[in-house]
Amino acid sequence: MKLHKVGRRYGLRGPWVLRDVDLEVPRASLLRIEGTNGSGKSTLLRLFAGIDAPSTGRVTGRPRAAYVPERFPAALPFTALEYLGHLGRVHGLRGAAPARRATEWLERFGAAGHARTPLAELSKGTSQKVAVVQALLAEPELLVLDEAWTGLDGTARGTLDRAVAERVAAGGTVVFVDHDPARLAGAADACYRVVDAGLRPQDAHSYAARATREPSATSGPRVTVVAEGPPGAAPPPGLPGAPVTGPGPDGTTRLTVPATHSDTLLRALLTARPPWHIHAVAPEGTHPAHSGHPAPTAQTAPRPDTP
Ligand SMILES: Nc1ncnc2c1ncn2[C@@H]1O[C@H](COP(=O)(O)OP(=O)(O)OP(=O)(O)O)[C@@H](O)[C@H]1O
Repeated sequence: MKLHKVGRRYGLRGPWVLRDVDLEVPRASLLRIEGTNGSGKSTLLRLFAGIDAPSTGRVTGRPRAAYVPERFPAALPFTALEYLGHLGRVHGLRGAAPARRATEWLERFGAAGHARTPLAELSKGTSQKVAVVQALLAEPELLVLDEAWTGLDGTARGTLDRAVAERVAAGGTVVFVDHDPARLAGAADACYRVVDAGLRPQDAHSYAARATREPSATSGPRVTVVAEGPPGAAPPPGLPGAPVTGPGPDGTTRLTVPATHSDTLLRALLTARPPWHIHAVAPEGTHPAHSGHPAPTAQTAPRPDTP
């Protein structure tokens, strides 16, 4: 997808929120957008998602997109499952696939118990899970997330981190805004700041290094990932969280990082070329290979169906 001299303003004489924005959004990449309140991040994300049109310029090569808005319209007369089934069909899923995929994703987010709850009766956090699931269930080529982690509990935030990693590993593109600078730190391929109606590229790597130095990332719980790469291969260089590595069972490698970096480490391993296979993930010192914890590999996502 390419933005050519894209501008957006609200009203005929409103100030330009975005002006002359040129940007190429590559496939299989993770893009972070940042900026101060009111700078135009949500405006840009709506243009990416195709739910708003530029006032000037054009967007070409639009992929199949799904979008999690900053505010979810929860007051619709459907249960969660009815709503998701409907959205799944809008996204091109057919037959039993929309309901099955919706159920699988609700389970992954720990919200299966609310499948038959009317949207208007859902808690804020569960509504947000439904908002995220509607975007994930059709495996979009472009996933646009506007503060999608806000309101999710810690477990669901980790699930969304992994879903993002899986989307990129599967060749998709994910564009996100989040107020937490540590969100997916080290995983973004590019970072842009919206300043004065334009996009200013940020150094994604120095950004990652900054986030890694934050106290929350360098103290506290640590997680060990047991992973298997190609025979004899060392872990890819520059992995997020500066993992401490060592041999694991049966030719695997153990990589230990601050828990805040475990999801971005998983994403980096899953998207390495060739990809690493994840055997297990567990808190440091708990023998992860035998922990019984589900290993979040790319295969744990619902399998694609033919639309
Ligand atoms: N539908 C609209 N009609 C009129 N003005 C709008 C509309 N949407 C956004 N704006 C204005 O455009 C500017 C950019 O808003 P936008 O929501 O894109 O910023 P943002 O960076 O996402 O802000 P925040 O961090 O507070 O969510 C703001 O001045 C806002 O008031």
